[in-house]
Amino acid sequence: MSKSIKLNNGTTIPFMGLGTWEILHNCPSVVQTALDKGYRMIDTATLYGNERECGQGIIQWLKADPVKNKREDVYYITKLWHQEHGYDNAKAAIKKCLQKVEGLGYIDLLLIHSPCQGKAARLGTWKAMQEAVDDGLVKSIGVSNYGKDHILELLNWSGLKIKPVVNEIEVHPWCMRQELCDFCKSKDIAVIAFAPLSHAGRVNDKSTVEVAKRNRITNGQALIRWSVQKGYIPIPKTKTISRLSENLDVLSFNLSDSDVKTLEHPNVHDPSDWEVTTVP
Ligand SMILES: NC(=O)C1=CN([C@@H]2O[C@H](COP(=O)(O)OP(=O)(O)OC[C@H]3O[C@@H](n4cnc5c(N)ncnc54)[C@H](OP(=O)(O)O)[C@@H]3O)[C@@H](O)[C@H]2O)C=CC1
Ligand SMILES: O=C1Nc2ccccc2C1=O
Repeated sequence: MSKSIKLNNGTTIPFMGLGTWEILHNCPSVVQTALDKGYRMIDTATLYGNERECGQGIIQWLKADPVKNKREDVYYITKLWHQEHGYDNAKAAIKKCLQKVEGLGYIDLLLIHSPCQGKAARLGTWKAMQEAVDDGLVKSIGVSNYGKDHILELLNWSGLKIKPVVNEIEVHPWCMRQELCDFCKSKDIAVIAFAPLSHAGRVNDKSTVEVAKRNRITNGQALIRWSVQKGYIPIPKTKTISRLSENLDVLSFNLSDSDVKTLEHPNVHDPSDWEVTTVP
């Protein structure tokens, strides 16, 4: 299994990353420790109120060993929240995003956080995001919480110059979104799977415990490995230092087809978070 995945613009993205929602007081040290332990991608958003702290953690890691730790080895994701949607708002917000993590020099991947603000705002935001790529502020751009119709709207838009490289959506065995994931794949859009641990709500489910025991792995590893084997890019969050290595160590074993089937609940649709993939 490769440690990175090639995106439709030729860049690569690490096979998994660290989610940072609700990581607040110890954010720089969690991020720095995660990078020390081998994480190479950090997912934040203006909504989370911790972009600056994520940046601090990355910069502390870079400074700790400037020979070994290189900027190009870290993948920094942030997202524009609702009040930052629309062309003018997005232009200003992108500059602020970069100012908050000035030492990083650029944002690896910028996402529109959701489709919720309507068509004009979605396309205006995308125009500003495309310009941010042209201006060298951002390497890649993508969408989050987009359903099939939102993706088609963007792909069919006359102003489209840069296709989204990813769609970041909630995906785990109780929220599989198989049709949407297959559609993304058909358009060469990678799926970043948020809440891969179901926001912890189902981590001790009977089916997970069974697969974990059979493979002598933890419940968390079973769910994260499921995501990786499905071809997704999971971003499990933990603020618990002792869980960082556990969640990252998912390349040293393989789930059988029958384990994968045991984990899956294709007839359940239970997002742990919000569900906005069908908003107008
Ligand atoms: N684009 C979007 O709209 C959204 C994006 N996201 C992104 O996805 C990330 C992940 O999603 P999130 O909602 O945080 O949920 P996750 O599925 O990652 O679950 C996080 C929860 O699981 C716990 N946990 C972590 N590791 C383990 C483990 N090995 N065993 C048991 N429990 C564990 C954490 O506890 P603790 O921290 O205490 O260790 C926390 O309570 C977010 O942090 C964010 O970056 C999330 C939601 C929406
Ligand atoms: O991580 C997140 N948690 C959320 C909860 C509600 C809306 C968006 C988000 C996130 O992006």
